[in-house]
Amino acid sequence: MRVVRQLNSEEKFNRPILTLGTYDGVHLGHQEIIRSLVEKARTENKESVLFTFDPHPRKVLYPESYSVKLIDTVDEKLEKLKELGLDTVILFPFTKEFSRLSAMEFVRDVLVNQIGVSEMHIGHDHHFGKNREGSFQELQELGELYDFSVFQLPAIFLEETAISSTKIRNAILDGNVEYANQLLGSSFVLQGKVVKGQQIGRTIGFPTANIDLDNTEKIVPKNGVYAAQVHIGSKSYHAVMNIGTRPTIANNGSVTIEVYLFDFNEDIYDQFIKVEVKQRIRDEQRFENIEDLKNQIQLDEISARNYFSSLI
Ligand SMILES: Cc1cc2nc3c(=O)[nH]c(=O)nc-3n(C[C@H](O)[C@H](O)[C@H](O)COP(=O)(O)O)c2cc1C
Ligand SMILES: Nc1ncnc2c1ncn2[C@@H]1O[C@H](COP(=O)(O)OP(=O)(O)O)[C@@H](O)[C@H]1O
Repeated sequence: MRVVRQLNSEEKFNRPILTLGTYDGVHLGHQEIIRSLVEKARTENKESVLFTFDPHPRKVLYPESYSVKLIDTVDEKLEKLKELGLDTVILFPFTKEFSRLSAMEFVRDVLVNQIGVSEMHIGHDHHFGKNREGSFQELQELGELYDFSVFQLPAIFLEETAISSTKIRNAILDGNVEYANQLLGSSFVLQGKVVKGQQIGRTIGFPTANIDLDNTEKIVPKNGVYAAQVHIGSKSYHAVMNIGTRPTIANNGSVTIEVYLFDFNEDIYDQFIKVEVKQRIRDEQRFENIEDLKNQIQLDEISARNYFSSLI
């Protein structure tokens, strides 16, 4: 898969069939749209292209008031898109200046003149260009003018629910990761480097790998305890994760993300780990003493082990 970060005369496109959007999470609905686009492009010997922005438009337009929290980092998104067989992803550098282009100017200057779009597939509720003024009708008129066709795609449902990135983000913030994972069609992931904590974990029999998220835009599930699957290099472990302020032992209010891996005893400081968040177990609590905390973590381990054995 080709990743284009800057459009210039070196980057050539073969009659691209293009879709446009943030595609946060690359959920089941997104996957269906992309699969059909890829298939059509293959049949017609054209190039399948996904056009997205980096950084996220809201981050550029409202840097103070809006902290964008997304399901996937750009790298995570690219990995999922590659799996779906897209030929090309354009990560267009979004700027304030760019945001002032009208829908018409964007289509003409970028999609037609720089990319040579032959067909566009857009979501049922997609709007684009300055103030999100560009509608499907306008795009169709521009298509007639500049000779490309436009298809609007219906919303995709799982049971009764129209799948959307917003719904998934809300489920994650509510701790409902099982539902989020169902709509995503894969597990929500947190990844980063293992950093040193206060070194208390090992003294209570539960050493925990504290993760430093490498990305501040990543959405973090609601504080609490979760069953998790941890990947370190090519190895994978069942684990239990705590997200929160650790009120029993700390009072600085900062949130940590830490995992206790089952049947594991290695030094993994500075290693990069990937955590698939599977199921919420309970809220984080303040215990009277470390002994009570320890007893509860033992129960959490049992809950997480039960979750994993129920999958077999
Ligand atoms: C499964 C699990 C559940 C936890 N639950 C709580 C909790 O409910 N309340 C709390 O204050 N800390 C909780 N913790 C955090 C512990 O306080 C923390 O792991 C321990 O103090 C070690 O800290 P350290 O990594 O800085 O050494 C939990 C940790 C794990 C692994
Ligand atoms: N089963 C395990 N799960 C997580 N980390 C482990 C495990 N066994 C050993 N470790 C190592 O121990 C470290 C955590 O020990 P801990 O006393 O909790 O210190 P810290 O406060 O620095 O996290 C981890 O970062 C890792 O290198």
